[in-house]
Amino acid sequence: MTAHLIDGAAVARDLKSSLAVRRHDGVGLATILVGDDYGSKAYEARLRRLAGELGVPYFPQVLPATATQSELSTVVSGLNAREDVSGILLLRPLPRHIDEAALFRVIAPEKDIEAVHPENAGLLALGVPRFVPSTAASVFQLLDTWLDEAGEDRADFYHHAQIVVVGRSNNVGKPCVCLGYARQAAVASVDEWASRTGALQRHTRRADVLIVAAGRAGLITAEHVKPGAIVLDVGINPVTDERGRVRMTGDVDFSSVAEVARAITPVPGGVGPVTDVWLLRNTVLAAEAPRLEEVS
Ligand SMILES: Nc1nc(=O)c2c([nH]1)NC[C@@H]1CN(c3ccc(C(=O)N[C@@H](CCC(=O)O)C(=O)O)cc3)C=[N+]21
Repeated sequence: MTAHLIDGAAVARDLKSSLAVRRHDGVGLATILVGDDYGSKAYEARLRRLAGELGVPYFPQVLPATATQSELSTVVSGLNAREDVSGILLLRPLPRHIDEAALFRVIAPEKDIEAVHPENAGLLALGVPRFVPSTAASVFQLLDTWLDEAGEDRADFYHHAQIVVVGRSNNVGKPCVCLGYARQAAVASVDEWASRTGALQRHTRRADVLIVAAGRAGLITAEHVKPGAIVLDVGINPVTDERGRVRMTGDVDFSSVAEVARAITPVPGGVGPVTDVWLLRNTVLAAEAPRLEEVS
């Protein structure tokens, strides 16, 4: 392997210690898990553990997959009204009969720590985010930190960089595009569909920074990567090994890409650990920030 390994656990540790000193009244995280999606349960368990570690009150709501739209709305409204909850996270995917977008609009914007409410998504797109969604924030935190360590001038690097984001989800791909723009980089976004038309490689080979959030294990191999690129792997795909055990693997074929990239994040231990801490950070910020109605 020739690429530098970007250590998410180390960045997560630093971020965690900066949070440990910032406890406030009214900080509390509520998660809503509907049904039993594997990834959602895994993420929920991580957040529960981290909240415990940081002393952040944690209020998990668990509902069956048969829960109705109005039942879920009632749960969200109840959390909106609670003084001891500063952040609300609605775990996805939701069951098919639920109108996700309608539910996002029920979350009080000042508690919407993943910026899924249109008001917060809009603020992010305008370059004035209230909350930066944690996965995209984590990607750029790793990138910024690594550039510092590599002795690059951040501004100079971004002004010359072509960033390519694979995957255009509302929760990861699109926010990554916004954060790239915020750094005045050239940003391109390509849908995972391009892999079926054969066009994926043409786009990804132009990237100085390749951010992969497509949700397909091993989608990106060495041929997709320009030598010397920095590769950030957001994928977490559960795969079952020969012994029947489930482990997580990324969207990037690590061993081949590590031979051509300048730096690369592993899965596990890359973007994931920083994402968790960033969500808790947003939960703390939500309790610190004045409510919009108090400002205006
Ligand atoms: N509204 C919402 N936001 C999310 O961010 C969200 C969600 N819903 N639903 C579920 C998915 C899944 N997800 C995970 C993140 C990290 C690990 C994780 O375990 N990461 C470790 C892997 C450790 C291992 O191998 O088990 C790491 O990257 O190092 C798992 C799952 C967030 N999600």
